[in-house]
Amino acid sequence: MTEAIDVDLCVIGAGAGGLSVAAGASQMGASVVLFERGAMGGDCLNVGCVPSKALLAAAHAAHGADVAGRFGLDMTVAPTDWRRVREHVRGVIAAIAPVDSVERYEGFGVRVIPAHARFTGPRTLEGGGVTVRARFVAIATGSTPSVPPLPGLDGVAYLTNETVFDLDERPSHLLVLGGGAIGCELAQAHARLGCRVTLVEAARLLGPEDPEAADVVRLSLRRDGIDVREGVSAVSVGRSGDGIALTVNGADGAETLTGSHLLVATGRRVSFEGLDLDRAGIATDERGRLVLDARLRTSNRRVFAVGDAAGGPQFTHVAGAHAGVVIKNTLFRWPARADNAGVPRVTFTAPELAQVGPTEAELRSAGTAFGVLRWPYAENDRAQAERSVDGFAKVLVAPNGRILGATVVGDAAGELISVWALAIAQRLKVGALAGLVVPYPTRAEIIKRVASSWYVPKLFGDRTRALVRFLMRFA
Ligand SMILES: Cc1cc2nc3c(=O)[nH]c(=O)nc-3n(C[C@H](O)[C@H](O)[C@H](O)COP(=O)(O)OP(=O)(O)OC[C@H]3O[C@@H](n4cnc5c(N)ncnc54)[C@H](O)[C@@H]3O)c2cc1C
Ligand SMILES: NC(=O)c1ccc[n+]([C@@H]2O[C@H](COP(=O)([O-])OP(=O)(O)OC[C@H]3O[C@@H](n4cnc5c(N)ncnc54)[C@H](O)[C@@H]3O)[C@@H](O)[C@H]2O)c1
Repeated sequence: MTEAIDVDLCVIGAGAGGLSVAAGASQMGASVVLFERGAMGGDCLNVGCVPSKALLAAAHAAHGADVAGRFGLDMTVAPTDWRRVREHVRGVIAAIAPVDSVERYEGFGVRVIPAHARFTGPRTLEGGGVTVRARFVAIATGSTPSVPPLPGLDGVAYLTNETVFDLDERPSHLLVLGGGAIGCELAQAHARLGCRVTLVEAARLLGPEDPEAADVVRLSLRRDGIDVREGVSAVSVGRSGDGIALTVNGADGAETLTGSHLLVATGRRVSFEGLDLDRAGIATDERGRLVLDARLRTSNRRVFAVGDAAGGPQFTHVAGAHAGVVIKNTLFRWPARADNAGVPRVTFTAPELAQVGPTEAELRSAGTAFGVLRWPYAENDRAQAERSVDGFAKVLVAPNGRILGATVVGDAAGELISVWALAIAQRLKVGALAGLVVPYPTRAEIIKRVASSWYVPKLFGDRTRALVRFLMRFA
């Protein structure tokens, strides 16, 4: 016999989005049921952000030995013991997992049901032998790798982010299909850990990013020995001995690349298969995405969507922000709206590439009036001391001084970008950042220096010089 329960909120999916909704709502007094058919923590913890950043940390440590000569040191790293690196990655996941665990959520009073959920009516769901009637529902079912329909692909054991972190052995030659965030991060991680890597990108590396910033990342990937092929499309896949043959087509014609492994990193898609959305009267568009309003409500006003399932930017911090919108709308009847305008993003290559607000190209194509402020890492003393001077900050400023957007590429760009995110969210003008006193020597000085450059033409111009000369007469 199925158990039937009534709750305030039913959450489908225990990834970054679903967990944030469940944790917030339950601690604020709502009764919450959380369905998860796989691992608690979803993609970010298990097969996404966390393992990729852990692998990159190992890769950057190995790279440290490669560049030790810059510091007058000689260091060598023994060939990578892949299983030990894999254990490191698993160890990082295990260290974070308790935060996302069933036990912790049960501690909040959440009923966690380890099963696939599906709608049976506008406000009812079932899964794991439990029927749930909920006042509100949050769909937080995430996304999965979007694998292109390449002839021959199904005949080979290709990798995605769901399998690449589980390899027993170091790939001798990794072919990476796709030069977005996943492709670039994982290409560099593997290259720095001693794999030969070829990266194939149909368009341009990190396409939506500022091209000048992407150039800095491209150069770094090439310095790491990655064979970066852009403007090259995959045509078919086949076997080649023990390995994989990837046939590509570009300006120079067709070519077959062979490698030991193939990682497919060509984007992610949302799918609501098996959720029976029609039973709840939830509409999707022609591409199968949920039709949502600004409050993240589906066409069934009691059902919301958060995170990747919402069909917008795919980031853990966006999923977290969505959770806040849903909690306000459901628990407090506060018509909060999701706003992606000031959401920062970071690609965690070395150097990191971070963006908040529109890029220079986006502002130009929108016809917005703006000026560009720049500051190179090479003029930052900390970057010089650490011999890591590749990169720059570029800040886009309205004629009245308001900060519209910022691009940073370089070490710790992901840390620096939050200051500009705050500036944009609070509609600050450059003066607010130019006036900051920041500790020396830190990369944060770049924030102050680039903002101060707004005033340079005025401050060090003829009028100021004339004024100072005049005032000095009376001093
Ligand atoms: C390799 C990689 C690296 C990434 N790195 C970063 C990064 O550095 N920074 C960043 O911000 N973002 C990163 N992302 C993106 C980030 O992982 C996602 O945006 C984030 O995980 C989305 O969270 P979510 O809760 O929407 O979905 P998910 O984490 O995918 O969680 C959805 C959950 O729902 C469950 N589910 C689905 N359907 C049902 C059902 N019917 N019943 C029950 N359960 C169901 C799934 O099992 C899953 O656990 C990365 C992604 C990848 C793939
Ligand atoms: N640091 C981070 O925050 C981070 C890291 C990884 C992933 N993510 C999230 O995950 C999402 C998915 O990442 P992704 O890198 O898979 O997707 P993506 O959409 O960013 O990049 C996919 C790339 O693959 C290329 N491509 C598609 N089909 C191809 C083909 N047949 N041949 C060659 N190239 C092809 C595209 O031109 C594109 O550049 C990202 O949008 C991002 O939101 C975030």
